[in-house]
Amino acid sequence: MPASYAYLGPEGTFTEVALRTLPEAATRELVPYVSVQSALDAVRAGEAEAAFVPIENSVEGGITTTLDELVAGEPLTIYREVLLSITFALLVRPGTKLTDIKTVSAHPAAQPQVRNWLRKHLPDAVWESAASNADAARLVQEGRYDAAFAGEFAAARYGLQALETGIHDAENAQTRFVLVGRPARPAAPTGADKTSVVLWQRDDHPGALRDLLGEFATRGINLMLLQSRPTGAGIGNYCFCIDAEGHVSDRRMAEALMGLKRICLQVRFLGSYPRADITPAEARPTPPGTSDEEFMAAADWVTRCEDGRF
Ligand SMILES: O=C(O)C(=O)Cc1ccccc1
Repeated sequence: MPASYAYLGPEGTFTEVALRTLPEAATRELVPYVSVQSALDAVRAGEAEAAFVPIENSVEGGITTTLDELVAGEPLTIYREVLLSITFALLVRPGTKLTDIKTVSAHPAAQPQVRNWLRKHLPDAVWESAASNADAARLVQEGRYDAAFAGEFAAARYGLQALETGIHDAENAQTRFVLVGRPARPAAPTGADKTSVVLWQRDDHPGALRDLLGEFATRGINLMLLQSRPTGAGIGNYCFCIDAEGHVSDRRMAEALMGLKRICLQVRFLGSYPRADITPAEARPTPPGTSDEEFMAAADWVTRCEDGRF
């Protein structure tokens, strides 16, 4: 198994900064790829042990390229997640003034995070999407665009200057990144875990989504992300990406997944992994009636009923 992690590059992305916070990254070769797709394909092809990519931000929600890759194609599993607070710097070639800027570039997920700043300071600048924020910085260095929104740390790497720093429309904007690998046994539960799944409903009927969500609700499972993605089969056809609190080895989660498996057309398990937002000590208490012990005692009781020992 190659000891390398692929990540959304080039060097100097927020993705790289987030990846370096994982202790296991210190023992791996970190290899930049030009896109989320190519980083994930490197894992599928066996070129990399895992890939590290952005998946969600607190301003705009899911990063659709990543979600769509996990929804379709050869199955992959989320091993870990990292949260990173994001503020942008406006990077320019040395000497550029604000009034010189006609084109600005960044990853599409950056745009909703700097929209108001742009409207106020550069209302006439043309937005050009780049494969990542660091790629935008590289394109500014090459002279293709006048300015890039990227991490301030990317300036030195690309010979640029930060004309402005601390740019963010929303306070405390965070981006969530995931380490994704080939399907493998999930890490043991920590007491503060998350389970990600994709659900395809069997048929269209009133309350279809409520039926899916009910499998979690009746077992006391809190949801952390619900994002619909088009299946590609026409207007109105969606699958649902869901993050739920808990681990597949928790009885209530296992039972919820069994319920979904029975009523859905398809369920794709994307992994159970430790939550980055809280520690196990901060995890919400298990709602009454949904602990492993209570599920097991109930199963025991049914067995005794079947045996006539109630
Ligand atoms: O990692 C990067 O630099 C990216 O381009 C992805 C991204 C986009 C917006 C905010 C954080 C990360």
